[in-house]
Amino acid sequence: MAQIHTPIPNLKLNDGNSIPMLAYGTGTAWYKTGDESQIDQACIDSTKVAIGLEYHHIDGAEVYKTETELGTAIKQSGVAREKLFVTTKVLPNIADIPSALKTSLKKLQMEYVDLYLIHAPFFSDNKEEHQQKWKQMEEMKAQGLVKTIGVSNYLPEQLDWIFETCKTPPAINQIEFHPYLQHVDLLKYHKEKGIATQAYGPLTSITKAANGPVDDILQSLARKYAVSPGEICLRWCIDQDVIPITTSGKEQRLSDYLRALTFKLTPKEISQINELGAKHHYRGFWTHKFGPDDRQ
Ligand SMILES: NC(=O)C1=CN([C@@H]2O[C@H](COP(=O)(O)OP(=O)(O)OC[C@H]3O[C@@H](n4cnc5c(N)ncnc54)[C@H](O)[C@@H]3O)[C@@H](O)[C@H]2O)C=CC1
Ligand SMILES: O=CCc1c[nH]c2ccccc12
Repeated sequence: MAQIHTPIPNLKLNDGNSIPMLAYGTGTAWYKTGDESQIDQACIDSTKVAIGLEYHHIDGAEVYKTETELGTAIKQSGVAREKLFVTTKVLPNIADIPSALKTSLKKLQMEYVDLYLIHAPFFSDNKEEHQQKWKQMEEMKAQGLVKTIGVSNYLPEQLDWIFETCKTPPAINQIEFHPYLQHVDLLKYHKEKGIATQAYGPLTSITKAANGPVDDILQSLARKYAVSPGEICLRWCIDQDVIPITTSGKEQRLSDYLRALTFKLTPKEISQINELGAKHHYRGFWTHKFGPDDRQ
């Protein structure tokens, strides 16, 4: 499918690798609650559509049970492996990271992933255990099975534990991020430590948390830039060097999201969204795991 649009820019990571600044996710909208071996053709088809639109950065996880679909879509897309940036994450099988990764790579039908993340810190409250798991992540990188290693849903306390003993620092922390969950302190920490931020749930303020304080400014900026409020949300991430991960089963939406690459918000517009967003708090994921003092 030939498309004429602005290419997705890259961000340089602290390990020298580069990551595309917009991703397609195979979690929400696609994860399976039942039998993983029941192949979801709609997920394969949508992922192929996304790749055809040049979403070359694709986010997966063992817990989504869609790694087979992701690998199949890539094979069928005909796009060369080295042109793609593929992420998967470990959590249910974190007890044995080498074995979990081997299983993921088999399902993905690939020799390596570009990014391997510990999906969440909730597997342990123990500092030494976190440090030991990170050592195993480093070994996966040293073996060439993953190009970049990182974490997801970590807070500074758990990142500090890793920094105490790591040889390779985490390159990325993938977090829920939108105007109603701005993580000001965490983002400051990321900047100081050279960690890149990926945003999941970037459209939350126009979907699950719609009808809140940023509605009007998003509408007004959407009119100014001739895009939709969703694309303002994606651009709001990109203009803060945060990599949004979005998804949809609709080709039109995936195509529209790419308009986020065609304009830039001014620093004043970003501040206006931030100020209005700070008037409301909303967390859509892992609500049972984060405490009220993790609101940032
Ligand atoms: N590391 C983690 O713990 C998590 C990672 N993720 C990753 O991030 C990806 C994206 O997460 P999402 O929360 O789905 O991202 P998102 O906030 O971009 O939402 C995408 C959803 O919004 C819907 N949507 C888009 N425009 C809309 C509109 N105008 N009106 C109504 N609905 C609209 C889409 O159909 C899609 O279902 C996941 O697929 C997964 O790969 C997601 C959650 C947690
Ligand atoms: O990654 C997103 C949130 C999440 C955590 N566990 C599951 C299981 C299945 C789908 C999504 C998720």
